[in-house]
Amino acid sequence: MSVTPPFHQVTLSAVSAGYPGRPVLVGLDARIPAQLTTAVVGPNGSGKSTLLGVLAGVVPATAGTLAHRNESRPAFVVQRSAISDSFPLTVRDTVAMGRWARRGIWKRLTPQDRSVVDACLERLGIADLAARQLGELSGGQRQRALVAQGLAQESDLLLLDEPTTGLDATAQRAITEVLDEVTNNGVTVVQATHDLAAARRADHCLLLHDGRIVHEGSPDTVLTNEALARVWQFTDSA
Ligand SMILES: Nc1ncnc2c1ncn2[C@@H]1O[C@H](COP(=O)(O)OP(=O)(O)OP(=O)(O)O)[C@@H](O)[C@H]1O
Repeated sequence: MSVTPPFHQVTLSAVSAGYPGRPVLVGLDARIPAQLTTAVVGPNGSGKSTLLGVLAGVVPATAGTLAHRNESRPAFVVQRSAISDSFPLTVRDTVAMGRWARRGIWKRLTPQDRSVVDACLERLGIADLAARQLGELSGGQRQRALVAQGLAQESDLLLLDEPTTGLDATAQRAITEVLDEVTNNGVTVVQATHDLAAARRADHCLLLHDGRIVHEGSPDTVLTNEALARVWQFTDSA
């Protein structure tokens, strides 16, 4: 039986985090509603990627607590610019890496793993690119491969760092449709984005400024002209 939202996939209480010698997030209180889409919005350097890293467990919190709804490992789709062109990986290898967390790097993939990989390639419309090197793909094709890798993890928490930034309308629509579909299937989606149209389509929104959450709630209440002007103006004058 499904539980009626809102219930929370992750609750952050007074969370601080950053990098050696560089504190970024300061005393964050936030709730990520389960089985819905959350957009994380804010200017360059406001801490969006760091927050995703904290939710993914790859950036440790230096203070405060994170309560996850369950023990399952989040799937984290990093910015495609974070992937080196010289990585000698095919598209299929890239997506198959999404199964490693379950199998371990040294174990052979099972037929079930291979069928999940095939299904994810199909779902992102890149089955015909499976044998191509990741480094020789266009930005949009590469982004689809990374999203397919995230889906292949079959996690109930999918974190994506700017999944549609810089893509053409067709690629943006393809990724948006897949994200809508996974949310409808009960997955919690959190995406950092500079795309205000994408943020306005989300169910929930966090507006970050200088490592702090300045507004949290529905996109209508968070992404007001006044709040956006205030946050971006502060940045320009910083
Ligand atoms: N690996 C790192 N080591 C040290 N500092 C880092 C590291 N990654 C990010 N930072 C710093 O942390 C701050 C927040 O960066 P973060 O990438 O979280 O912001 P962002 O909101 O995602 O920015 P953008 O919109 O440009 O992607 C910045 O000052 C950045 O320089």
